[in-house]
Amino acid sequence: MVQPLVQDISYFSLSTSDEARFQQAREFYCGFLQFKVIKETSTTVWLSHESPDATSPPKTVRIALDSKIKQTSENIEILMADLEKKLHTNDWRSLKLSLVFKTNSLATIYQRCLARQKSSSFLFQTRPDNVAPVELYLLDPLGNLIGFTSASNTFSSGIPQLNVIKKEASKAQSLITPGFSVSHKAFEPRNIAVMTSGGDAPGMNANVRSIVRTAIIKGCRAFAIYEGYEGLVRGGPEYIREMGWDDVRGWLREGGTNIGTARCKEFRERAGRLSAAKNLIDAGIDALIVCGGDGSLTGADVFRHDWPSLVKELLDSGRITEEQYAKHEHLNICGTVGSIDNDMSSTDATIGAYSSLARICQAVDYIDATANSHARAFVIEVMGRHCGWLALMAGIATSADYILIPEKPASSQQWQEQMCQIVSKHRERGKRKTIVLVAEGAITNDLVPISTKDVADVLINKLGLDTRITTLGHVQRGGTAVAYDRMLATLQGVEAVEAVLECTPNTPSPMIGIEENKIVRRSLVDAVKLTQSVAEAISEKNFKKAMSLRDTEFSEHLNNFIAMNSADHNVPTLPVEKRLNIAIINVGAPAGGMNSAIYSMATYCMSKGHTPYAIANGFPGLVKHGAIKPLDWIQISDWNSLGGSEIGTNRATPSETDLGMIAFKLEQHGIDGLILVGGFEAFVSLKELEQARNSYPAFRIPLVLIPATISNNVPGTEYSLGADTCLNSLMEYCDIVKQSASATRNRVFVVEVQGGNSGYIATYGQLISGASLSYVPEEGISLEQLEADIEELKTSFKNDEGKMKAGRLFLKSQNASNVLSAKVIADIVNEESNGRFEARTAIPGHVQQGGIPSPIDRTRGARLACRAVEFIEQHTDLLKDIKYDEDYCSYIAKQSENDSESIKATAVVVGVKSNQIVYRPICQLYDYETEVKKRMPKSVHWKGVREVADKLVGRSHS
Ligand SMILES: Nc1ncnc2c1ncn2[C@@H]1O[C@H](COP(=O)(O)OP(=O)(O)OP(=O)(O)O)[C@@H](O)[C@H]1O
Ligand SMILES: O=P(O)(O)OC[C@H]1O[C@](O)(CO)[C@@H](O)[C@@H]1O
Ligand SMILES: [Mg+2]
Repeated sequence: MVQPLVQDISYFSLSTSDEARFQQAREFYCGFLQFKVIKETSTTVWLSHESPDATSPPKTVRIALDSKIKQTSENIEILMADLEKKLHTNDWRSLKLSLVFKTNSLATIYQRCLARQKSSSFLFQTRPDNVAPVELYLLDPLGNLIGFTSASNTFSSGIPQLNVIKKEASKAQSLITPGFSVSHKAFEPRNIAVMTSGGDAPGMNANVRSIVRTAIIKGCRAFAIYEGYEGLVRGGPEYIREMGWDDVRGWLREGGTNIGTARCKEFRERAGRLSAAKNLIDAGIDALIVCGGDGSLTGADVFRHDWPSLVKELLDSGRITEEQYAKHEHLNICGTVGSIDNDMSSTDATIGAYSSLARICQAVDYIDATANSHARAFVIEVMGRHCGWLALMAGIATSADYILIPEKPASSQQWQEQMCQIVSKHRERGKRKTIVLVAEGAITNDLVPISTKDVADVLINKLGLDTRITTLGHVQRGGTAVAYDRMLATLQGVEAVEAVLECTPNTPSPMIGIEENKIVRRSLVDAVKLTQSVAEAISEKNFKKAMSLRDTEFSEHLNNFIAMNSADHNVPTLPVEKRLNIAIINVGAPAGGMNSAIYSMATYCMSKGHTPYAIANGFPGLVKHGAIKPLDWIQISDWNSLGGSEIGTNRATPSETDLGMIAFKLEQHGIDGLILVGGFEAFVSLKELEQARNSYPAFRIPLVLIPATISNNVPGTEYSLGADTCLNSLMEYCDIVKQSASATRNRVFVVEVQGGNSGYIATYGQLISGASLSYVPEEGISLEQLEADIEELKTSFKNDEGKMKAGRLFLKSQNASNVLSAKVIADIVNEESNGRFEARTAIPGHVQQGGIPSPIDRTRGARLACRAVEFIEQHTDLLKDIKYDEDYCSYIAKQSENDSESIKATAVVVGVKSNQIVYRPICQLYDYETEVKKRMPKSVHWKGVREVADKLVGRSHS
């Protein structure tokens, strides 16, 4: 037995037989104190402790390695001084201890100790003044007691038997944190591997980062398989590597995939998959997460299907042992969908698709300028393989003149005629430029590919246009991921790890997807089948079926595009008696996507035969200047790519302006429906207009609010236009600031974030920039938390020793605290740092409103605007039945309680809720779901994201 450093210290040891268990342990108890691994990097493990019970805590605890280890190990260090200081200066109840082991994992500490001591024990020492009898427990990541050993010492002797463990465990249970259970279930170790496969996609790195860190947080070991299936087929330590916390530091903002990807022929063959299975088993991997496109996930599904026969073959040929066979009989596999093509069924978006869309829109916006200057036509080829999603969404976002996609093929003659007709009409109306987007998979209805040259030839020969071809190529796949992809990749990574941990041999393999705004688990087998059936339907020329198999959002976008594209020159689709006068107004601060909503509303109206009116400069504009007039097609034709509000916006609500005058103006122009686009002021305006229906019949028209505010605080929706543009601006700003902080080393920036009383932007800003924390109005800033955060900052800078290129960011919502401004926080940090590091402030201010709106805001603006028009069409007649008396509100409330389908509410917020587009009555929202004074919904959907954002940067709460 190794002699303890100090003679009067009690000590405990683990025997070698416990090594496997110890490797999995992420929590341990010493004298009934609970320590948790809160963060792990390749060089450091952070353990934290909170006193579980104020009545029986030991007063002090000291954990040390023995002198031999201390002297010989250059990497092992325990911050004893820090620990002691805290123990003596803090109240137990709020005490949080941090022990820092400078090594890459607990398991490594253990192994090193064994190697150095040439002994079979690992020593923890505690001071004898602990009041509780000192024992050491190891718990697995799920909280099960998996091991306990002690060598002879003052309090116990011999290796305790299981019954002792059980006894101590139940004793421990009564003392430890409520809700933390100690059971005796068999522990199932998890070594989780992640790989990226197929074409790289922006956001893959964020996905890997999230998977690696979540696995570590959950107490698992994380591995990366380099070079996709190629690495799996080749195997060995070169391709299958354990990943630590710091190995994925800074990956959020990096494009491509840092663990490599490949298109691997061998994996398509059984022999390749057999090697892959052997390599996985040899590396001890028991769960595999594949981030890739439809091909990669098809491969994953084939692998899952073949697995039982593969392992059997390996066993029969003696390539694996019985023990390995028993352990790896089932393959635990999960897919996260990473591909720019967005061609996988069962998910609305694949990781990378929106980044690629952003690249495409940016390129088309640039080309617009030169096309306009020369009055030229441009034929632009975009990627997407056999899927037209990128071309379609880019078509909507840039208001392209024509698109060719595989899902809606026509005969060669039809598409040529249709394109020429539309393009020449656009030219007749005064448009100087022509943009045609061609999906690389575009085909005729005879499955003959349509090339950009074919298209250009038609424009030149039939219309005589000066035409150029641009193939965007791999530019579309490069660069950093947009905010949405970072968010999607991160949240899906967390979900994937949770899914594999919850999987049993009988659970179908999951694929992680997103529906509208909700991360969902779907069956991998079904998703693959559905995806394959799209390709089959296309090859059978059954295009209707192919379209029906794409998600519903796809066909909705396509129908909208077709309608908007034929605006103002095709014969309107509605009979004269059904045509309406529909007005649109911006209320509140500008937000990205407002102009797209107007463009889309107007063109959609025109295609139907309605007359779209714009009210300029909000309600005051209407009242003071009578600023309401029909929208003109050529005037709005390039509004999609413009930020701000082209028609002008104003914060004043109707009651602050002049209700009577507003009613008069609407009546004067015979307005049949009004669309408000804006944030909380627009929400209040909607309520005021509805309430005023009793007095003013002019407001007895359908009223729809499209939420648009960077704060994303409109009740009734999880998403407001402008929030995505804002997040992207903030993200770019944070990336730059973080880069500066990293280069300077030892620097933290306190970034002040907008958002009113909503912490949405700050929270998602933290998630996508990897900021150390975010302070939000919903939580405020307690001095205790600030102190804890500064302590963590000190520790992390100390451990970095200037080596890591880690810039630190604190994000502070402007309204999180009036007293603790960004400047004050920075000053406190500077004061506390004792010159070891420094803090600066960075205030992006109105830059956060963004310049050019993001494609998400443009396309969502389009979708919500079309939905708003449809709502007005469907509800004009309903208004006749409604009695405008005082009970109107309870009438609506009753209606919606009883039967949401037949709600007769005609003043609504159109928004995204969970996984669908919903129309929520203002009356109900305002009265029951809003904290009006705070200008906030009573509950927010993104609370859970705060925890994820904190966890993934290793932040703990005081
Ligand atoms: N049917 C299959 N059986 C086994 N492996 C497959 C199968 N289909 C694809 N794979 C594997 O997945 C890899 C990637 O597939 P693919 O090249 O189609 O890219 P992807 O994952 O669809 O991504 P992207 O389309 O975004 O480039 C292939 O190179 C192959 O190794
Ligand atoms: O980069 P590669 O191997 O040439 O593949 C290009 C293909 O990959 C993708 O970028 C992603 O699947 C497709 O859009 C494109 O057809
Ligand atoms: Mg693919």
